Parts: sequence; C-alpha cells; structure tokens
Amino acid sequence: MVAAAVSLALGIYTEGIKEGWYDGASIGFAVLLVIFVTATSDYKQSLQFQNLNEEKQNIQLEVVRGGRRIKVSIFDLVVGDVVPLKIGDQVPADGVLISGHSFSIDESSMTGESKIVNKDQKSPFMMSGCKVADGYGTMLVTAVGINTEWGLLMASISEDSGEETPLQVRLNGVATFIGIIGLSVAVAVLVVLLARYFTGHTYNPDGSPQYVKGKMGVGETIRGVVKIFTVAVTIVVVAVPEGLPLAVTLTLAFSMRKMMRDKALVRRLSACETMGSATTICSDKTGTLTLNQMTVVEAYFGGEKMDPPDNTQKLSAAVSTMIIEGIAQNTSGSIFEPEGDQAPEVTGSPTEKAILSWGLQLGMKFSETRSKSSILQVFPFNSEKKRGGVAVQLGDSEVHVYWKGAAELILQSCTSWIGTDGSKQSMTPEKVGEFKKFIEDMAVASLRCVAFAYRPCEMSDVPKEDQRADWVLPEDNLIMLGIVGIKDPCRPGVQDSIRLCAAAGIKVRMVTGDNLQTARAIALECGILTDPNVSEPTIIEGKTFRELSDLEREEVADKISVMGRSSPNDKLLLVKALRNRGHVVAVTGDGTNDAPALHEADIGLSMGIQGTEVAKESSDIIILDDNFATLVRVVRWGRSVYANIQKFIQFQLTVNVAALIINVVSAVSSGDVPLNAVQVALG
Ligand SMILES: Nc1ncnc2c1ncn2[C@@H]1O[C@H](COP(=O)(O)OP(=O)(O)OP(=O)(O)O)[C@@H](O)[C@H]1O
Ligand SMILES: [Ca+2]
Repeated sequence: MVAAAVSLALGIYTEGIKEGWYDGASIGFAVLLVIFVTATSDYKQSLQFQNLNEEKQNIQLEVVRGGRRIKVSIFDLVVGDVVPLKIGDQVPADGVLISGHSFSIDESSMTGESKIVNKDQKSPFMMSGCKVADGYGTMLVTAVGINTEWGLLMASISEDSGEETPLQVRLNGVATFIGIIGLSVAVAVLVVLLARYFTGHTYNPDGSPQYVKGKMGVGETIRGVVKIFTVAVTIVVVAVPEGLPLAVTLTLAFSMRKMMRDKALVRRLSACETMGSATTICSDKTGTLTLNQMTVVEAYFGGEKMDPPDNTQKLSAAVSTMIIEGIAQNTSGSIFEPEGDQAPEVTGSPTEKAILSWGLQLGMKFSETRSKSSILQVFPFNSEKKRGGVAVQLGDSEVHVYWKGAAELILQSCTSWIGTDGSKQSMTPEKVGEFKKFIEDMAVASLRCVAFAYRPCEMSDVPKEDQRADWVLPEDNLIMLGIVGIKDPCRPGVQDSIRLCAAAGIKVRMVTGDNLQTARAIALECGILTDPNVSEPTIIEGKTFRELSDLEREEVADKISVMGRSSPNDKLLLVKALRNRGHVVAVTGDGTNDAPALHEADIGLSMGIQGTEVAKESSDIIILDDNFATLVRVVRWGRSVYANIQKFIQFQLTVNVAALIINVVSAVSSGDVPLNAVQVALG
C-alpha cells in the first residue's frame, strides 16, 4: 500500500496527472486484489473451521430411552436421558452416576489437575467434558449445553483456531527474506543511481548530462531524484512474493474441504502436509483393515467342538446355564428384548455383539439371566490385559468369577476344564495341546479367538462391601469353559489400497491386539504379507518386541510387517523406533490407550466410528468411516498439497527473481526499469 501511494504520488509528480496515475493505481489495484482475496479466503476458512468444529463436536452416543439403547447426536441429548458410559468416553453432559463399577473419571479438562477421581454413590456428580478413565457405568443427565459447568466456562472464553502450519510459517519466512533482499538491492540501486545522477553521469536522450552542478533549479533536481526513487520502489514491489503464503492457505483450505468429502476430518491443518510425506503407516487391524462385523462361527465347549456353533445338544444343562450366565453377566454390551415376537436388539462393541448374538442362539434370555444373580465386582476389558471379568453372587453364598478374553492367555491361567457333563477335569499337558491346536486352527482361518473361563468362590472370600471397590478378581486356577472363534471379514478394496501404498513407496504395517496367527491370516488376505511362511521379525509378537533393547528395537522395526498380541504401549514403542530410523510415521488408533502413540506419531489418525473420544482428541485426522482406503486418499491429498505448493513456489520465485535481476541490471545501466509491479503481479 505504501509502495502504491508513493508510486502514485511520484507518478503524478513526474509524468503529470494524465499519464502518471496509472502506474501507482495499478499497484494499488494489485494490492487491493490480494487483500480482497486474502480476506475472502480467510473468512471462508473461518466458516469452514466453524463447520469442522461443529462436525468435531457432533458426537454420536448411546442413550437409554424406554429401556432401549439408541444412538443420538450429543446435540439431541436432553435432561433425564440415561447414558451408558465406558472407558474412553467423554461425559456428554452434567449428571449423576446411577450405577457403575470401578468407575473413575479424569477431570483434568475441568479442574486442570490430572487426577483420576473415583465416582460412586458417595460422590456421584459428573461434569460434562471430562473423560471416563476406567470402568463403566450409567449416568442420569441433569444439565445440557450452555447450562453445564463446561458450557458456562466456554461462554466466557472464545476459541482461537487461527493456527499456522509449519509450511505457512516457512513460506512467510521465505517471503520476508526475499522482501528484505529486494529492499537491500533497491537501496543499493538507489545509492548507485543517486551517486551517478549527482556526479553528472546520467544523460538525457539528447546526450546532455541530466544534472549539472550549480546550473539546476530546485524543482528540476527534485524531479530527477524522484524518478530515481520510483525505480527503487518498483524494484522492491516487484521483488516481494506477496502471493506466496496466500497460495498455501488457499491450497490447504481447498484440500481440507476435499478431504472432508472423502470422509477425513482434518483436526490439524499441518497434518495434510505431513501426511503427504508419510513413509510408513502402522494400521490397526480390527475395523480398519477388516469390516468390524463379527460373528461367532466356531465354538469349542466342554472339550468338544460344537457343530454348528450353537448346537448345545452335547452339553449338559448345568454347563449351558453356566456359559449363558458368563455371557450375559460378563459383558459391556446389552440386549433389548422388545415385547411381542420382534427380534432382540444387541448393542455394544463388535466383539461383544458377536458373543451376545451367539448367546441368543444358545437360547439366552438376557434380562432374565441377569436378574438371577447380582454383580459384586467388575474388571472391565482392556487392551493391555486383553481380558475382562466379573464376579456374580448366586443365592446366599455362592460366587462365580467369570473371565473372557484372548484365548491363549486365558488358557495359561486355567488349571482345569469342564467336560460336557459338567465334570471338572484337570488340565493335562495333552489337553492343553488339544486346546492350543484348536486355537491355532481357528487363528489360521483368520478367526479372533475368545476363551471363557470361570472360578467358583465363596462369599467369605469376597471382601466386605466397603472394601470391595479395591478387590482384585482372582485370575488364576481358572476352569476353562470353552473357546469361540469370531470371524471378521477383510474390507473389500483393502488389497487395492495396500498395493497403491506400496507403489507410492509407503510401507503398511499391521499392529493388532489379536493373536499372531489371526494377524498373519488377515495380513495375507489383505496383501500386507505375500509369503505365508515369513518368520520373525517380519511378523513379531508384541511381547518379544517389548523385551528388546532400544537399539535392537530400532534395528528390527524396519523389517516388521505384522505385530500381533500387541498392547497400545507396544504400538508406541514401534512408532518411536520407526521415527528414530528417520521414517515419517502415520499411525491409526481407536482405544484410550492409543493416545500416546497417536501423539508420538508424525500423523495420528483416529477412527470416527469405533474410536473413543480420547483417541480422537489426540489425533490429527479423524477417519470418519474407519476405512483404510480413506487413509490412502488422505495421503494422496497430502501429496497433492505438496506438489501444488512446490509448483507455485517455483513459478513465483522464478518470476520474482528474474524480474528483480532484469530490473536491477537495467536500472543500473539505463536508469529505468522495464518491468513494473503490475506486469509481474499479473504475469
Ligand atoms: N470385549 C472383549 N471381551 C473379552 N475379550 C476381548 C474383547 N474384545 C477383544 N477381546 C480379546 O482381546 C483381543 C484384542 O485385543 P485388543 O483390544 O488389543 O485388539 P483390538 O483393538 O480389538 O484389535 P486391533 O488392534 O486390531 O484394532 C482379541 O483377540 C480378543 O481375544
Ligand atoms: Ca486397537
């Protein structure tokens, strides 16, 4: 703007009002144009951010209305709703805890203290925005929206989303740098020209010197100097690549919108850029590479295979009852049994749903079974332990502790097994081999294996009610009930996406909590592995990797294609090792414990459907449809952002530098500039 004003003033002054205005005015016009485009794009971007923010906040959650669990948007939550909560969820509104087990809450977002607070009948109040750190429970909503503590807090502060990406910062730097060079060159030219002018080395077209000492009037001298000034100003204006940062903003905003349409919600703008340079993707298996539609297709109970898996003919009534009790009580899912003969509705995580549906096939009556015994203590399933348990009281003193979890891990804790007739038999090495063989067979067929076990107790073994919250469920000396194999088909199209990645130089690795053999089978199916006979360290167990030294981990990390039975912490270790190796790592995650790995990675991608709120908040991009193919599209967008910006920089710098050189050379040699700002800006 200053340049425009100066140029305008000088132009009018040197060439008269008729011809002089156009140079300055055109610079003014160019500047106004840039300002206008910047403002519009900034405005559009802020609108988009608002939309995205709304999208981010539009959490779908389950509420219980009329005894039935339904999914509603967080915006449709009303006072009086009953909301089931589990680990990783965000408390959606203010409310009180109605029921819960080992339920605790991370209130750091409200209080600033990162302390986990236990919630029970004595302190049942929960504030919106906090995260469930452990356990599960149900809450009654007492205040929503602006009436919550969180709402009051948010009303008093406004959010700032004007964040600049690293590329923008760098380009701003480049633009400033070039500007400074232009300025110094201009000053140099100014000095040279002035010196030549005043020493009488410049000439008019007729060959007479422009400046003759002592013979010039003041007006004429000023006119000469002003002309030189115009030249210098033009050099500065031409040299500054003012369009550069704007181009980046526009490109990013454009890609963000496109990505949103492709089912990827960008939480951090810079992730778009980084994603383009990713060299490896560590992907979850369940839900990302597979459909997450699970069904029980095999079952092995009472030491015998059930064929079909819901055929209970061989099992005695006592065994069936126990299995059904274990399924109905030891679950974080739920079944709604409508009146009449409508089909029951099963809700919960896909694994739970598969098991509950299978229970229904066995003839389980969900609420009836649950009312027969009362729950004393719960150990909710988590990916670290890969098992979940519950202690229930039947009658006066009989207590059953039920466990279900990763098959081979449960098997290790079993010292006996139950026969079809309900007799307890001791776990001989042969029988262990038999169970293992069965797990292996299912895993090779790409099934997820979940084992059921139990242990009878007496009420006298159970701590009194006031100390029960700290009671650790006994998990040794278990009695094996049986094992189910759950099928989760590969996503169609995943093979193509993985091939695409390979062609683009990105290595896809699978990091899963599932059994190594199951992982191998799925990896073969979706093309991460091509040879079924690969060995360590291409395919490695989480535990083995964990026990290596930092250096060894870095060495093997490159070779790993599949990691099975991994805990979220193993994922973090892998990401660290790969980054130390110089990789740009993208990692996917859904669980609460995945948050550290998502943070550590160059790009953290969380799952929109299966992902917990904690995971989403730690991620840079949310994959709304959980699909691996979407992830690959994000990479493509990231790369196009880079390519576009690169091209623009090349173009802009060529133009600016060339114009600068031409102008300087001709200014010094002839005292005038051939290229003015308008030509450069529009050219
Ligand atoms: N609800 C559940 N109850 C008991 N055991 C379960 C449950 N869900 C999964 N498992 C067991 O834990 C293992 C999976 O653990 P984990 O949660 O770490 O994996 P995931 O996150 O589901 O899979 P991925 O890492 O591939 O996304 C399964 O192999 C299964 O045996
Ligand atoms: Ca996982």
